[in-house]
Amino acid sequence: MNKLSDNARPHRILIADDEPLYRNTTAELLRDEGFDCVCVEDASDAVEVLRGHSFDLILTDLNMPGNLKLELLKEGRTKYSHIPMIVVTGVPSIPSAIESVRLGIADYLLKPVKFDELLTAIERAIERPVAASTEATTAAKPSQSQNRFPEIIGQSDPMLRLMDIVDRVAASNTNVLLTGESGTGKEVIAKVIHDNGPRSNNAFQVIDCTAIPESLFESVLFGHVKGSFTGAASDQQGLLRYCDHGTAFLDELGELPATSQAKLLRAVQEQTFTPLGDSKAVKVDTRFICATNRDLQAEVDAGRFRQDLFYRLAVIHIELAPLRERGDDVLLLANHFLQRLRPKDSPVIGFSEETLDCFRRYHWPGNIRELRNVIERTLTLARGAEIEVGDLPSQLRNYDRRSHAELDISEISRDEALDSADRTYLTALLKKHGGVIASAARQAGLSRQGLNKLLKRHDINASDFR
Ligand SMILES: Nc1ncnc2c1ncn2[C@@H]1O[C@H](COP(=O)(O)OP(=O)(O)OP(=O)(O)O)[C@@H](O)[C@H]1O
Repeated sequence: MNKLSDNARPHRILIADDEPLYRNTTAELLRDEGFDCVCVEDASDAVEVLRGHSFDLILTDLNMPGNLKLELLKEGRTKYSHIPMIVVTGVPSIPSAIESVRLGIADYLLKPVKFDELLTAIERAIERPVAASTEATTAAKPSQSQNRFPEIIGQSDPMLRLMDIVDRVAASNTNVLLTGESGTGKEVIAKVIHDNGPRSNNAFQVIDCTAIPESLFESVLFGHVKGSFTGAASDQQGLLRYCDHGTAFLDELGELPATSQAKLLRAVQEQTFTPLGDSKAVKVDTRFICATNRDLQAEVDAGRFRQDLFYRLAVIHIELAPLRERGDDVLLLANHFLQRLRPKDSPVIGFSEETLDCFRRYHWPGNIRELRNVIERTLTLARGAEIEVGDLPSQLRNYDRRSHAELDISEISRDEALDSADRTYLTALLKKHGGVIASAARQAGLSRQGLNKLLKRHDINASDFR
């Protein structure tokens, strides 16, 4: 794992938990992994510490003393929206799970959490870029005059075709399935469809299927009535109620376990659901837009995804092209991110021709998210007015198209051939595991440290695949 934050200090984690044993053990284990940890025992201390220090992640229980409970979550999300937050709780409470998902927490884990799983969640949350809240707007934006949707940067053929479809689909109420590699903009497109349709005045609710534990899926989505199970102290509305007359965006749909797929089917098919413990069904009017980077048809063929649910959700199926197939859009996007992310006092105003060529040639396995990361990182290092090839991360500098196409093995040394094979393998591995080191290392039969070392040697960034 890359344990260094952007300004080259160890990633700092705030652990807020009232159980001393859990708090201290977790901190100790995370310190062994190279993290810097600060521990507090209640929510008010957490809020206090947050005011005075910068953190890369908040790891919190929600059942702590201090009467704040969800306040930490709320204040954390509003004032410190750039810090990802993971909720780890020993008492799975449906209201807090619902509120957590609504407020966009990175993960919701139930104690006891296996340390490996916790590390995976931390890795995913820390490395996933959070939208910068204060973005420089000094320089002019690229021209988007022909663009009907200013949020979507792109003028390549695939993007013009996509905008045509979005235009038509937005006006309808049809369910939509968005597929495409990670980082191709599925969430961006889902939001544009919602914002440009008849439901735009109502909620667009992101529901990350990987953030809801399987055992809580029904309660989180459909709600429950008082007394329906131990701990259900009052009636609680589920997430689907929040998107009545609006849009439910089910992200990472391909990860939904079979039991949850069955429960979702009725809600999608009949637009009704029954809260846990209730006898009356609730009628809703919800549009479903779903996204996955899996090949969902292949998942159906393999019996891992329900065919009936697939047909209900994929009424319109939109496949997003990877960035490498969008021609010069990569240059428009690079310029867009440069303008948005450059600090006011940065000397950088553009890119050299060689850099633009390099952007055109590179295969961008992490797509637009990777491009954004590259620009963000490069901006902090570049010293001249133009970003030069030498300022770029080495995976771009050294990228050779041939190594991904028709590499002529006989022309290179054995070491170079092995190196190239290693790089191809690591890229494919990270792509498959969405950049999560722990699971990638498991598949490769390597320790996390071993995999990290290899990635470092090849200058490959796991975060570009998340
Ligand atoms: N066409 C676009 N124009 C401008 N920015 C874009 C575009 N597409 C994507 N982005 C930006 O790229 C990043 C990744 O986009 P997004 O999260 O929508 O991808 P995704 O396909 O949903 O990824 P994942 O599958 O990993 O969830 C975001 O910062 C988003 O704002």
